[in-house]
Amino acid sequence: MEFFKVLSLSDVYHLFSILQIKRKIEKVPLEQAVGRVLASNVQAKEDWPLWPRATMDGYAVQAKDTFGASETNPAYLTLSGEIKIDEIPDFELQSGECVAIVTGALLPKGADSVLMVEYSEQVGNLIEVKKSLFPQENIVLQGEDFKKGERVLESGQRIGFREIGALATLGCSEIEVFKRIKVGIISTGDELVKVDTVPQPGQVRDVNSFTLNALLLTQQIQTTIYEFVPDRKEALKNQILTALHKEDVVLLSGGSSVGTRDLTLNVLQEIPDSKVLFHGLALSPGKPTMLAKVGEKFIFGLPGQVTSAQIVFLVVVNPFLRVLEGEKNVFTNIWPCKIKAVLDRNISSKQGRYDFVRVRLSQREQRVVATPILGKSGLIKTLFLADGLLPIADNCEGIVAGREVEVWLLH
Ligand SMILES: Nc1nc2c(c(=O)[nH]1)N[C@H]1C(S)=C(S)[C@@H](COP(=O)(O)OP(=O)(O)OC[C@H]3O[C@@H](n4cnc5c(N)ncnc54)[C@H](O)[C@@H]3O)O[C@H]1N2
Ligand code: MOO
Repeated sequence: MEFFKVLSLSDVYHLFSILQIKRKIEKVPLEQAVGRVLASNVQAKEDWPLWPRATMDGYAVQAKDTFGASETNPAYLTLSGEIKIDEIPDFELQSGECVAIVTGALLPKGADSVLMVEYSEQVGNLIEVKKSLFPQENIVLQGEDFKKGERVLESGQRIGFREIGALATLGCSEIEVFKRIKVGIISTGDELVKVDTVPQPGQVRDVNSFTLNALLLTQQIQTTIYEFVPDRKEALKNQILTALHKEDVVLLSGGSSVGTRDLTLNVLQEIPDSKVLFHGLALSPGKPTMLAKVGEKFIFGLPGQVTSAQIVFLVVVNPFLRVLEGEKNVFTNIWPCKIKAVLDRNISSKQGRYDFVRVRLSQREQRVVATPILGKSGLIKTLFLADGLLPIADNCEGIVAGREVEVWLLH
């Protein structure tokens, strides 16, 4: 069998970004919208705030009446009233006057700033002003958060706690989001045994079902772990068909390379209506990775090696799932948390493939230092002991000790 015609990581990201995907939309209550992807733009139906508001307790004033005022040279204003938090002021403040106001209360017409109570003294019905204010000091303006008609959030944005705050401010109690996807996990291999089994020589506990499930659950994706299957074509095909029935995406692991018992490619090609989109990536670890489309559903074949399967999930499957869920700009923000560090030993890398080196981070004097954890992709500990991934681009032959690098944080 001929080995894969490998795709580069940038080719695969491009492929993901041009896939035609039919997505379903649903409405969810605001409190359940976190983590979801917006399916429509959100516009402000009104200015927010609706009216200028005080941001400090004190006195609403005209700033020009306070110009030049100080502790030693105070200005004096006549106290002409009080505005409560839920009151609409129905008067206009005149020059030489002030009114008592609380944080959040509406500013009367004529006032343009708020003197903090700490810089004042009440003397009869006069207020001694001990500070010069500038216009708009200690107030928020009408529409300072959002202007009526402004597009505040865009379809394709992932909703986090900050977006929830904006949606609540805008009065959106029901949010249009893309439907979440469902992902099934199938491990393959004659050598696999259940986690609670004592393996005999030649056997290994099924680890990938659990790491992939954990990775998906951290993204709040609904998962099903299917029973692992032996290296038999019919068994694998049946399990895939069962999973495809229910899931949007199926993650297979093992059997994706080119050995005699590596059946995944063959089985995927035999599934009715399936189209293999790629087989093989210029990626290490993770070269024997493949993707097939069956109607509107997708099947990933991931390498069996425990570390490879997790890294392929992080750098390939997860960006794909984000695209599938309708998220925009995935490829300009593949990894949210990065840190600069200094590499403490040389690392070589093969030109023409992307390497993801596992690194440990430590603090030495004022610098963060990245130490590569070398080891094979079949060992769980290279990832387990790592604090981050150091990507080495496919046009690079390695990095010398002492260079500053960017590490993708794993926690
Ligand atoms: N002639 C070549 N052979 C291999 C190449 C190559 O380029 N040419 N690539 C190697 C690379 S890189 C990887 S990665 C592996 C991946 O192979 P498969 O996806 O076919 O995986 P398996 O052979 O089924 O398993 C590999 C290894 O991982 C263990 N494994 C599998 N599934 C699980 C699981 N669910 N939990 C724990 N461990 C699992 C399995 O026992 C094997 O030890 O191919 C190389 N070969
Ligand atoms: O994909 Mo393999 O993962 O390089 O060991």
